[in-house]
Amino acid sequence: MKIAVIGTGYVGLVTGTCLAENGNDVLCVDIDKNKVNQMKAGVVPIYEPHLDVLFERNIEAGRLNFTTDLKEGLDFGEVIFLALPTPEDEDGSADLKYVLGVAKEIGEYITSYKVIVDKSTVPVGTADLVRTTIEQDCKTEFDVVSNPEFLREGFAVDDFMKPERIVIGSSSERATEVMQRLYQPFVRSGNPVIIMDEKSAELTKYASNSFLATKITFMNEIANYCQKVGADVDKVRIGMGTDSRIGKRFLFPGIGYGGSCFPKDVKALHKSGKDINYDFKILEAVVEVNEHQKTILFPEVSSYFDDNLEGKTIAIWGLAFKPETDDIREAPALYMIDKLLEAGANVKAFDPEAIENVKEKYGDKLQYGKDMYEVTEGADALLICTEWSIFRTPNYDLLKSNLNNPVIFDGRNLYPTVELAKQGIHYISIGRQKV
Ligand SMILES: NC(=O)C1=CN([C@@H]2O[C@H](COP(=O)(O)OP(=O)(O)OC[C@H]3O[C@@H](n4cnc5c(N)ncnc54)[C@H](O)[C@@H]3O)[C@@H](O)[C@H]2O)C=CC1
Ligand SMILES: O=C(O)[C@H]1O[C@H](OP(=O)(O)OP(=O)(O)OC[C@H]2O[C@@H](n3ccc(=O)[nH]c3=O)[C@H](O)[C@@H]2O)[C@H](O)[C@@H](O)[C@@H]1O
Repeated sequence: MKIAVIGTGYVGLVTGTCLAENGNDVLCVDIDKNKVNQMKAGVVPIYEPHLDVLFERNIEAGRLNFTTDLKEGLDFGEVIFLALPTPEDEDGSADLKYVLGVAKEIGEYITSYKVIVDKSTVPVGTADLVRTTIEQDCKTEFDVVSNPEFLREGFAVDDFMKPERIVIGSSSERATEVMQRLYQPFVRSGNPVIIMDEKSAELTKYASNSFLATKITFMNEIANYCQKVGADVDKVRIGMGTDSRIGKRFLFPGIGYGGSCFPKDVKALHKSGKDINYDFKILEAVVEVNEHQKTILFPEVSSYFDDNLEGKTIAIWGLAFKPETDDIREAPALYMIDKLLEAGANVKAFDPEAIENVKEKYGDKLQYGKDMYEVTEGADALLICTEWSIFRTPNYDLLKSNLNNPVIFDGRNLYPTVELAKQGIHYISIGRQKV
């Protein structure tokens, strides 16, 4: 099939590349000229494991191409995927200006039947809005389908190639048939393609993300309570997670969820309820608790230094909002960096993939390390914000000789408290007793 993907971010580029990998001809369109030039030169503009191999292979095979020309993309594709940003607007709602802006142009340009697929995360009713926007200028037949994306950054290729489910919201038989044909190779393992109406599909996405954010937030509250009553959240987590109705995943407490989606999607669902006088009380609490969770570790760091961080050097391991990505959108590490700088501390930061993005934001306000131990040399404490695998089994002797004080503040509970006690390291983590 001939596919155009509009927007080549984490979702669009993975979608385009994986569709090409299954034999489709894909033209990716992006408004960002630099990005398109980079991709034309064979460079993947984001860090996403395994994407580079598929990317190169499909460019070489001539199935994956790039342009900045939207009209060229619309002429080319029978199916047009919209993988455009839907960032948080000032009032918490999803800003639809990118999606509706492109929809307007689609109406002006298309001259034959197209299936327009909304892959961006958009509020209930957006498929209708896209349809009416296109209709204003359109002289040909088209259908609008909602096809929310459930991939995770860091596992995006795997999630796209072997999805647990594909949700298609469509009221058109013709478009549904096209989408089923397109996705058939991705569900050969038997995972379902679930067909429903557009509104239900749109809400399935928000409900899924909000539920997962709620699950994490619930555990963060349990962790905070554990700390107060002397229980250990890791034990509680394992005890709970073995109940298959609860499940083991997404029960890991920390210093709050971040990323480009949970924070904005929970707020957007809450706001869309508010717009129709429905008060999502749970979601309001989730937002509030998560904001608080980001703040819980800083006072520990501060009080260790008698609330005087002026001139102290803090090493940070992990800057991305989670491991296996270079994405720092709403990363809890950024909150910690801001607070440390505000208190007059020097920050030496290391992350396996996200340093370039952090440099863009902070420039020379921070020092950056080439490896995880370099930043600990002469630092007064180590702070962990992201659970990259390489941090999991550190050389404790080297750490102790590098750090001025043997102290670790761990926002991700990487180490067994017993081990750290044995090592003689002062260790503060989340929902567990201090060592
Ligand atoms: N990042 C993720 O893991 C997931 C994101 N989503 C949703 O997918 C959507 C896209 O998210 P990301 O890929 O993370 O966004 P992104 O910000 O990484 O990428 C968006 C791309 O669209 C381009 N763009 C903006 N305006 C354009 C225009 N008029 N024409 C062509 N290109 C344009 C930008 O230059 C950028 O390359 C959002 O609605 C998000 O909520 C859904 C599932 C997972
Ligand atoms: O809509 C989206 O963008 C995507 O959002 C999330 O994916 P992602 O943001 O890439 O990452 P997650 O692995 O879900 O983690 C999100 C945040 O929650 C935190 N988290 C996750 C799991 C956990 O147990 N505890 C916890 O604090 C992570 O550290 C991270 O900050 C969802 O998992 C995807 O299904 C969805 O498609």
